[in-house]
Amino acid sequence: MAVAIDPATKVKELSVNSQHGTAPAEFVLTDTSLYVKRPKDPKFPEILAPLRHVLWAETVDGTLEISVVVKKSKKKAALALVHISGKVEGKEEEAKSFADAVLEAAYRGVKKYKHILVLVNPIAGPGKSRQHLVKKIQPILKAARCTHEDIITTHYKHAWEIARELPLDKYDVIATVSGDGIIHEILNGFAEHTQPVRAMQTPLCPIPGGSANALSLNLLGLEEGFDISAATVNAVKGLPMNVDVCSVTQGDKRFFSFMTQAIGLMAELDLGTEHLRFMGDNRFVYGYLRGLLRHKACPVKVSIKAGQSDKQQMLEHLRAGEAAAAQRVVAARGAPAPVVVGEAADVTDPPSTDPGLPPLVHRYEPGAEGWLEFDRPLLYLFGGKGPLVARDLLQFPMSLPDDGYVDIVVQERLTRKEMLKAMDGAEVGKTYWMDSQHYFKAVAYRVEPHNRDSCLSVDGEGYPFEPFEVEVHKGLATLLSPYGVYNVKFSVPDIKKPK
Ligand SMILES: Nc1ncnc2c1ncn2[C@@H]1O[C@H](COP(=O)(O)OP(=O)(O)OP(=O)(O)O)[C@@H](O)[C@H]1O
Repeated sequence: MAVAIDPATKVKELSVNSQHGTAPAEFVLTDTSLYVKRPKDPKFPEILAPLRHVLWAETVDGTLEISVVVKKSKKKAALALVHISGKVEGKEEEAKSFADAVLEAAYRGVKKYKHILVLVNPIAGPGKSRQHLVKKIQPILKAARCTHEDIITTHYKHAWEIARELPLDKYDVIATVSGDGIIHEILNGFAEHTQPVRAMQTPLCPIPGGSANALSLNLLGLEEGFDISAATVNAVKGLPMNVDVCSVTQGDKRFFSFMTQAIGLMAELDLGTEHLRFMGDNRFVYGYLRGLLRHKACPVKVSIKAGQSDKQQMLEHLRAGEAAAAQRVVAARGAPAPVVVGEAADVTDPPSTDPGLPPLVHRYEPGAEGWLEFDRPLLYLFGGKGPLVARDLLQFPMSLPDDGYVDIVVQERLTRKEMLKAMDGAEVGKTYWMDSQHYFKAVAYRVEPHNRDSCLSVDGEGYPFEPFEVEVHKGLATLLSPYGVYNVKFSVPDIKKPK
């Protein structure tokens, strides 16, 4: 069925005669998309791409050339890179003006000619990162006229070492072809940088080469979160989005967490299945079922400095945050493109002074006011930023990127039957409404295990199972996002609170 374009949205049109031999080709630029009709093209006779999927447009020697990523088919969500070219004899001026308009619209609010550092973890997830680099990532960066340096990580914490020494004005983006562990390493490397706050502002963009790829899922959504091409396009076209980062302290050691802190079942199902990386994210389902059989409790004392704990109120907070983010994106996309390194002579360096890492201001004191306490065996405790922790688990549906809160789930013990039931609808956040699941938005919390029989996972990496404290730092790091907010919808009407 032919795509219908609303005439009111048309910005510019072009029709040329000599594309694919003698067949005509039609191009329409609208407020939000690029439409291309090439009836003789065997694979993509008709394309309607949102402007964020348009990578380049120009005329060269009488040829109009457009690069765009397009959904491979109606059934498959994955994006494919498509180069469209057509001779524009007799219409050179018109075609140039059309290409200029497309390029301007496609990069509104976004820098062109980015210089990107690509860190590739060859052992992440199913081990295909190198192939992704060559087959999908490099062609998209080339099409978008980005330059890049690629580093294959050679050992554990290699990304940490790179981030610690990173020259801050050199790269526009660090893209990581790996899972969430590499982002954890980079942020902790930044924390050890001579200018840690400036380093943390370097935009990061995950490209999903790992197992869970939770950050990529949160940024791009369930449909595109595992799509290497969609994530690469985000590295090119995404808008900087501030995100909160948590300090995690154990004694006098301090490290940083951008995503999750887990103890009990949720830590064990992650750290206890690392040898099963080849299974991709199925290893987490296996880990959950194994935990169900073991049916272990995790006795801990939890102290929480909560900002919100009413589930309805948190939902309103979420909707207000989403609406504010949507407005910010409209404003950013409406702005002219920022000054570009490759295009402009006058690029001013940001100030070299750095305020240093934020101090810890919410340390726990026994008996201090404003802290809630739990002291009982739990199934798990999970703190985190970002709604999805895996494709099948929308654990923090109320999470907003920079609201200054870490979301905390304290899950009471469940029977095996209840544990099985909790799997149903977990991918859409149904567990949020369970009475046994306590949900908080907190500025800080502390966990004291009563035994050593579990593990602590921070952003999916193993840490000593000892008392730890977590404190949030608002908007400390920067990620790239097409939407300015997590692209995960918590659908309330479908998932009503059980009466
Ligand atoms: N060449 C290498 N050899 C061994 N380990 C490496 C190498 N490069 C990186 N690493 C380590 O690989 C670990 C796993 O990385 P990462 O978490 O990104 O992938 P994953 O665990 O497969 O995915 P996810 O976090 O999405 O589940 C990190 O701890 C990192 O330090």
